[in-house]
Amino acid sequence: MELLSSTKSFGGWLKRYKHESLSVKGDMTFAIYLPPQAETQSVPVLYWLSGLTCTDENFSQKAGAFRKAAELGLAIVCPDTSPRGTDYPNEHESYDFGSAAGFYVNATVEPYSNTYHMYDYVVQELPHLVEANFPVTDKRSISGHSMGGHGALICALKNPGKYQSVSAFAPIANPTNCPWGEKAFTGYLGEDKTTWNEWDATLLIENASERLPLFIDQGEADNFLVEQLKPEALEAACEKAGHPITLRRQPGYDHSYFFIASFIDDHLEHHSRALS
Ligand SMILES: N[C@@H](CCC(=O)N[C@@H](CS)C(=O)NCC(=O)O)C(=O)O
Repeated sequence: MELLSSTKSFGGWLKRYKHESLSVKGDMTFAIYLPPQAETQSVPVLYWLSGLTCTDENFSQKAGAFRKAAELGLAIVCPDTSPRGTDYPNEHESYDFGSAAGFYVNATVEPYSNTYHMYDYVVQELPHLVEANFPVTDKRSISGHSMGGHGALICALKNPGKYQSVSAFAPIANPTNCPWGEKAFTGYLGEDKTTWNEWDATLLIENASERLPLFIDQGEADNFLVEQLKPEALEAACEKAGHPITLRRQPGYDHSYFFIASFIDDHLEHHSRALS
């Protein structure tokens, strides 16, 4: 691992690293915030998955999370949102596919299937790396925004026991049924829509073997709410299956990091309770 930067914040340290990833067969960058408590003890970890157009840096710079993380003794790990360094057809042409839009799946369509394995990276490789190299416990939680909210939900639903808690801001809750998800899943997973189902939180709910409560904030003034995000589909699936969900509809809030910053403390407290 190569240390890219180290910045003190609220008594802890925000560190950015580059490392060679086996899952995506190339260099990846991630950030880790280590709270002050990590100087003397191992701390639990919250994984944060960002949305379309983001890198590992958006959350660190805009969410305003580190004051509360320092208070709670919570490490936060922020991966990048896609593999980098390749030049596949259509990879860099649009904001919602290819680079910065990995959708946290394992691609099966060439050439993306060679490297776009963000699911394996986030669920397996990154926790392994983090737990081997930093003063952290093996207690993990996961959260994210938009594409990353979708990512957090599917990672938790597909891996019972791996995460102590899960939350999301404005997640793409039913990606098999919205333009962002249809475009990404066609490109990464192919035309056979039956292969998409295992990557859709709403469709995973019915057969989830662990009823880990979902905690979700959604801005009511979010421009993407009706066409892309569809939290009502996830809510209906949860009601049908008896899966616990808290879906808070926040009047006036949009899709931006101003919305995330307004409610991030509630999410950190939610995770800290589950992790302690
Ligand atoms: N058209 C917008 C859509 C992308 C968007 O809203 N991205 C969200 C996540 S889905 C985001 O976090 N953008 C980066 C930021 O606000 O820092 C853009 O190109 O920025």
